Amino acid sequence: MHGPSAPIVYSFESFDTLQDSLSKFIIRAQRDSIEKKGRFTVAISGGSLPKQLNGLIGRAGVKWDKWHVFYADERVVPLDHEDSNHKLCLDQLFSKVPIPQDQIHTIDYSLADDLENLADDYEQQLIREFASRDSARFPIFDLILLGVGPDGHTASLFPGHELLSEEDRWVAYITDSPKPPPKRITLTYPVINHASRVAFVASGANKADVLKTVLDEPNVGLPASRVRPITPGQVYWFLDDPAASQLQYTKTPFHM
Ligand SMILES: O=C1O[C@H](COP(=O)(O)O)[C@@H](O)[C@H](O)[C@H]1O
Repeated sequence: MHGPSAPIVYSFESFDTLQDSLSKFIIRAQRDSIEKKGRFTVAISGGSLPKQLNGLIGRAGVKWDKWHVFYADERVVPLDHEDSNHKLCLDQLFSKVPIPQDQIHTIDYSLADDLENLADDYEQQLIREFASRDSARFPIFDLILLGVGPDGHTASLFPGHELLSEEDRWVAYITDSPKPPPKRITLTYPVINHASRVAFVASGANKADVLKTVLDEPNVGLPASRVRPITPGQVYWFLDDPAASQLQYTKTPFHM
């Protein structure tokens, strides 16, 4: 048995080159997945990430009708609320591309009074998508796109939180997020770490310090450092130069 592969880190000189390279990477992942399985399963984060994805709009080779989209985490607010990760993705991308609506999996906000039920419902949506196709204990996403907060959180997995040791559930909820809003659901580590590919995206000098800790000092154990997909899964980092400016970690030239 091999341990997880080391993260592959790319750094780009501008937002535009980062966005262009990320688009090529996603299209390659999509093509490979469709060739193998006829579909592309992807989990997307909120925050600054959706804006990076609008580089995909109008690109040749994107088969939007094959995309099956889940959220890596979601805030428990109405789907049209400014804090909703779904609304962010809808505004930045989904309202501009032809992904069939029933292939974009949102939380059922009508269950918001009972977060356990709401998280279960989201887990059931995943089970319907994956369980009959992959016999594995956990779903195998083709791609999970993550961000990282200044405290090292990723998805809604926050430093020191008990959810960091969740080993069973696919989707869990929290009511005490240190970053508002407090009520959220999130994919758990077992799901994230079973993905074929996980790509983090981070830009701007305000991410430089946390990236240094996450990548150069993984033993500190920040939530983003704990994303280490099991072989043959691989984790990639798409950074811009200001975000990567403090890193000792070896960067890999991007070719695609
Ligand atoms: O609260 C959240 O924050 C993280 C990081 O956001 P960013 O704006 O610093 O990129 C995000 O990935 C997550 O989806 C979101 O719910």
